[in-house]
Amino acid sequence: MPENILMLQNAQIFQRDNLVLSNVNLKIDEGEFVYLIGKTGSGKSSLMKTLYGDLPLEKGTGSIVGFNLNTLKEKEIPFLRRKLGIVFQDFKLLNDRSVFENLRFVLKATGWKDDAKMKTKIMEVLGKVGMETKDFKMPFQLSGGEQQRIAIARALLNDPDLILADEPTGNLDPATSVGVMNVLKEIHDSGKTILMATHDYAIILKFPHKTIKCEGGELFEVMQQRS
Ligand SMILES: Nc1ncnc2c1ncn2[C@@H]1O[C@H](COP(=O)(O)OP(=O)(O)OP(=O)(O)O)[C@@H](O)[C@H]1O
Repeated sequence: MPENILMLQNAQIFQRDNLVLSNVNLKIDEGEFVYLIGKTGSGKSSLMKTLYGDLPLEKGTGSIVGFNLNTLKEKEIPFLRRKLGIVFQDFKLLNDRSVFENLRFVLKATGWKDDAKMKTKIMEVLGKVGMETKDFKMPFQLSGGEQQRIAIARALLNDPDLILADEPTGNLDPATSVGVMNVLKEIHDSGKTILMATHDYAIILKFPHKTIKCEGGELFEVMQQRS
């Protein structure tokens, strides 16, 4: 029986005092891959931010990877984020250190201490995204697609229960986007649950999954296809 990873019921998503989405009902089970689509400004990022604790859930009920979004305290947010792998459009790598050091930085910040174990974990996640030979490179020595693979590797470091990807192909050309999607496909095939915001319809056609649309301040499921 798949476990419920994410649940929002009658939720309202706000940016300060502005109501961005209302009547949000969304359930994601373990192992699903779900797209969140919608025009610019329709609320995709605001919904994602609510899910990773960057915006409070003020109306409705919500839970994610075992955390109650209604009662989430500031000090719990780092623990929530350890169970989430978050990938952004603009990669957000630290440009002053190598790929290896970018990943080690996250492990150390999340409590890892043993150097040998950190090295093994870093090489394992780099292997998952096909970047095991790039560990010594600086981010600016990598292409956009390579940087996004590193960002995906970083998201995998703490074995997350759910990956939230906000426009992960938004800065990439079509061929590079397909390469990054193949990486996400492999990660999904290995059992991970993924929620990905995108407005790249070519990608959705090539990699079909359940798709939820933000439109007119509400969410709708637009198609249900087997992946
Ligand atoms: N920091 C903020 N403060 C106030 N309003 C905001 C803020 N960020 C976004 N908004 C507003 O919230 C609404 C939803 O924006 P959001 O960024 O969630 O949309 P989006 O669907 O992710 O768009 P895009 O595809 O361009 O990223 C928009 O009307 C936007 O102007």
